[in-house]
Amino acid sequence: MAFLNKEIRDGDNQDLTEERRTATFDTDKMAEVIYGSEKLARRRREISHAVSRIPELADSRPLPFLDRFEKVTEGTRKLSVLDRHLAELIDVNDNGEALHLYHEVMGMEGHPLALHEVMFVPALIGQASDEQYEKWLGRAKRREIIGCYAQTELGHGSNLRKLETTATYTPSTQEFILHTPTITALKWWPGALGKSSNYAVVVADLIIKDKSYGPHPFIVQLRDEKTHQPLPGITVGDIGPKMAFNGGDNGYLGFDNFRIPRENLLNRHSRVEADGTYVRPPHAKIGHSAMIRVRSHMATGQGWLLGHALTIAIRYSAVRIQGFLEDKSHEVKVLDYQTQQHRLFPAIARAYAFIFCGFETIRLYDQLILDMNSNGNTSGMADLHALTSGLKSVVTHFVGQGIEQARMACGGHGYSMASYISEIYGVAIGGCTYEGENMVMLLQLARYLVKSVELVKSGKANQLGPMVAYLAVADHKVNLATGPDSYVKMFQYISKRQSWKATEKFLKFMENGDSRDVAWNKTAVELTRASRLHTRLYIMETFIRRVESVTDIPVKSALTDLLNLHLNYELLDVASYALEDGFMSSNQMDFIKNQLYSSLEKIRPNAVSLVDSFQFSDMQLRSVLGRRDGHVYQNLFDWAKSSPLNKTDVLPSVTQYLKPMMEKAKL
Ligand SMILES: CCCCCCCC/C=C\CCCCCCC/C=C/C(=O)SCCNC(=O)CCNC(=O)[C@H](O)C(C)(C)COP(=O)(O)OP(=O)(O)OC[C@H]1O[C@@H](n2cnc3c(N)ncnc32)[C@H](O)[C@@H]1OP(=O)(O)O
Ligand SMILES: Cc1cc2nc3c(=O)[nH]c(=O)nc-3n(C[C@H](O)[C@H](O)[C@H](O)COP(=O)(O)OP(=O)(O)OC[C@H]3O[C@@H](n4cnc5c(N)ncnc54)[C@H](O)[C@@H]3O)c2cc1C
Repeated sequence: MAFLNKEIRDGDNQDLTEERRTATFDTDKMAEVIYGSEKLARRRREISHAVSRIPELADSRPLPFLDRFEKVTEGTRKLSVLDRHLAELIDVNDNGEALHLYHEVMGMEGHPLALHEVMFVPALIGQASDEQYEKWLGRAKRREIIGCYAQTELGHGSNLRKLETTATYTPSTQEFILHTPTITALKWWPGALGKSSNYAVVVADLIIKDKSYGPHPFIVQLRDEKTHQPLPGITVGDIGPKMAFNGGDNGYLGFDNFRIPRENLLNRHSRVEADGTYVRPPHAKIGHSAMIRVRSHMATGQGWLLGHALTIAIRYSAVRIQGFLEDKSHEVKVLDYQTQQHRLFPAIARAYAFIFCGFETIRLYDQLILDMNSNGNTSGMADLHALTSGLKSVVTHFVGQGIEQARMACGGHGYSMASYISEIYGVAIGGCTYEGENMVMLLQLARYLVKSVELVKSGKANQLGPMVAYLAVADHKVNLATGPDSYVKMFQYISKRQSWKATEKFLKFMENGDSRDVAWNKTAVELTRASRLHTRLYIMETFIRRVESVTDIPVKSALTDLLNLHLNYELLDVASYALEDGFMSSNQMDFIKNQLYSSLEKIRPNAVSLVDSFQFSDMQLRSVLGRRDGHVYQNLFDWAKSSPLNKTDVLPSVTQYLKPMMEKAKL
């Protein structure tokens, strides 16, 4: 008999197989929706299969048992094996295939090429002139050189206007002199900078004839191409262990009057002529395109990270039997508890929603780069900046929460590194900080919202973009029984009210004599609330649009259940805003709660299949609890036995310290 869940195999844990038999949709078809195409979903499976047949690509030992030095070495080893097999495994021009292959083999703990692909090459694509393309891009793409993106400094990350590294132009030699004037000016944090990269895109304050022109990107050689030794005038190294990414070498970098030629300012959009004349870019923030790119990709990347943790937690919850419901002769799967479902199912809905939002922002980013590079059109930048600032903040925050709930849902075993959930958590919450600290980015979106409200107030609502048009719409009462649209209207009301209230408060402080900055700071918490609500509205609308567009009926039906859960969960979560002014009644609250509980019951039979549809291989998950076959206990025991501490029955530390202490106590 053919089952709709494609993960069923002979010999698997029976409880998990039982779950898979109840799937109401085809998991291969759901994967097509998750990955955006039948081809990519299929190619992912084929690539995972091909990788599993190359033993050298496997981790040589479970990663949690490796120390930092071993992790870096292991990552670099696998990278070099992968390099030999690249062309046979993937179409190297297909980003989706490449991304999957790297996630599969390299995992998420970092490696020497992590920033090369994610920021260095994209910075060249977005910022280099045609001549610079010719000179650098081919070499970078062939990986003759390895690069990173060095912007953040020891003293400044968020406030780019105060970066201290200087790039001073000297017309007599037509060079820039890069210099690190203080300890706080050291570049600090860039991924793959410490030990791996021999080139970097360095963001430094451009100075011409004693005048500062603000942060600009330069391509800089850091190490000798043959010996890999740092060049004279360069101080570079690793910043030490971190919460996660310990297979990566985030680094520090200092310059001692280090000279680079004039052509090394990435000059597609702005340039310095030989005599020192500065030619401005068409948009002041155009040099930030590499950051906008990563922010645009973060919602899908983070959605997949949440998907990892949920695959582990849901599969384990179907295998873990503990406690009773009605029948006191049989314990039940912990997945049958309403609290367990409430802990995990809304996060499944969010993971799907975030992935769908990410597809939209990636498309918008690609369009922006096309417009900028073909005709210098930067009109989409402000909107995309506002959107991705909010989205990266809201998504990373909820993903962190969702992963932590997944860990707790696995009880004691969730706390073991065998679950791998703590590693996923560490990686994901890095996203709350990198590419713009979340509060800072929420305040960026708030600027956009406040400006939009001000437009409405001054009678220029017709100038509002489609994403904020609701800020001008009249309020209306909503009957919640009428489907997704009514939830959107309710959310629009809440979001609009918060944006208006925060704006009015901000303006009032100014009317009362506060400067703009002080008034802004006094309103900042309310402003971030407005940004979160606006972003959650966007996520909700995108989720609805995506589900509406699905053509496979069983897949659409399963997604509709998830969507309904999402709508009710989200509205309940922000209900206090609607209760504040009596917009929502307590009867409506009860209605929403009941809808939510019935969504949990509807989703229950499909829970395992919804996470199976992410189609993460065991290699990719690296989790004993999340194994596809569900054989958790024997493998947990084997995993524990492989701990280096178990190599001998008596540890040297016991002989040396513990025993003498115990012996002394006996005297
Ligand atoms: C295939 C690709 C895969 C991608 C993978 C991603 C998946 C993730 C999952 C796992 C993989 C892990 C990979 C790890 C990678 C980590 C790499 C990390 C890299 C970094 O962190 S690089 C450093 C990032 N640094 C920052 O983000 C700094 C944050 N600060 C800023 O961006 C800015 O300083 C600012 C925006 C906070 C403020 O700028 P500024 O002071 O200059 O400006 P303001 O005065 O506040 O505003 C002025 C004006 O400008 C507008 N503005 C600002 N920025 C932009 C922009 N970028 N675009 C357009 N407009 C912008 C701002 O809105 C203001 O406008 P108004 O005056 O209000 O009109
Ligand atoms: C895993 C990881 C990888 C990274 N990779 C790179 C990389 O490849 N290249 C690179 O250049 N950098 C990288 N970074 C650095 C990262 O981009 C910065 O750490 C980040 O932008 C935050 O800046 P910060 O550290 O200066 O935080 P700070 O700005 O010092 O934040 C500290 C606190 O101050 C608050 N705050 C700051 N400014 C404001 C404000 N205006 N209003 C209200 N509150 C404010 C913040 O909300 C936060 O609570 C990485 C960081 C991490 C964690």
